[in-house]
Amino acid sequence: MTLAITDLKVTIGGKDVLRGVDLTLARGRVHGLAGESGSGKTMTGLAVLGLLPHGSRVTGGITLEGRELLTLPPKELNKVRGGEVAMVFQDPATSLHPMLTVGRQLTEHMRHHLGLGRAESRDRAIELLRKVRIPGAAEAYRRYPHQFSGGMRQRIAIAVALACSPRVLIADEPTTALDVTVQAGVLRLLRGLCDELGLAVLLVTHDLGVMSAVADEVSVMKDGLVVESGPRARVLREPEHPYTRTLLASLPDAEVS
Ligand SMILES: Nc1ncnc2c1ncn2[C@@H]1O[C@H](COP(=O)(O)OP(=O)(O)OP(=O)(O)O)[C@@H](O)[C@H]1O
Repeated sequence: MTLAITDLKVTIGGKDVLRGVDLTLARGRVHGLAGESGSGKTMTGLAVLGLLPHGSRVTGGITLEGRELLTLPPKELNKVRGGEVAMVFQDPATSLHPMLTVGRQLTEHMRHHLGLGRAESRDRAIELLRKVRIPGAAEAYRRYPHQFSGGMRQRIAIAVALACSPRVLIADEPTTALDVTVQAGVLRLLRGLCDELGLAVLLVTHDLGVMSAVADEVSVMKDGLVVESGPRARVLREPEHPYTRTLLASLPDAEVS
């Protein structure tokens, strides 16, 4: 087991946002986290990164390979964030800087976290761009984010997230802002990277259709709690919780396999 969340409770401004979340992520597995808007999916991901809103009260445990993250000093947590645990957001505009070249955004991470030199980080950056299937990787290295389509920008954001060889990747609605025609490609890429690099992936999405395409395990959240969790095929074909059944009933038949 790579990452274990146990009895995670988060209160923000007197409101119980997470009420005892249990979740485990494992190497080479995609864990899908589904649930309606406001159920606490994003807060769960942010808690792992130590990025909860200021003033949040947190109890419970989040261990990464046995090490408790919730009590790490800020400096240590900074090393974990972006190093061992990385995140991809819904809109690449939030993670990519519009004024910096793609190459700079990739190498800055590596130089800061891994202490690589200029040439070494450049080579690794181009290799990463190839890995996320950006055509003409060496060319792309010198370009700016706006020179790419939305789908390509999200691939670049994934490359930036992978720059420091994280063990855990949290992808929060990574395809929601994309055109449907490119969504499947980005999901296939995430799946492939998970397998190839042995990443433990938390795929946050309100869309069970997206989930059914790539997740190994699925957890369903409602009102700050995980109400159902298990292997994808079991949860999607034989849901036990009435809320999961409601979510599934709202999907077109063809979307769940
Ligand atoms: N900055 C904040 N301060 C206080 N409460 C917040 C803040 N951000 C979110 N919340 C509350 O936390 C709860 C969980 O929100 P969260 O964003 O985790 O839900 P979600 O399941 O990810 O929803 P969505 O699919 O819309 O992103 C919601 O009730 C929300 O109103």
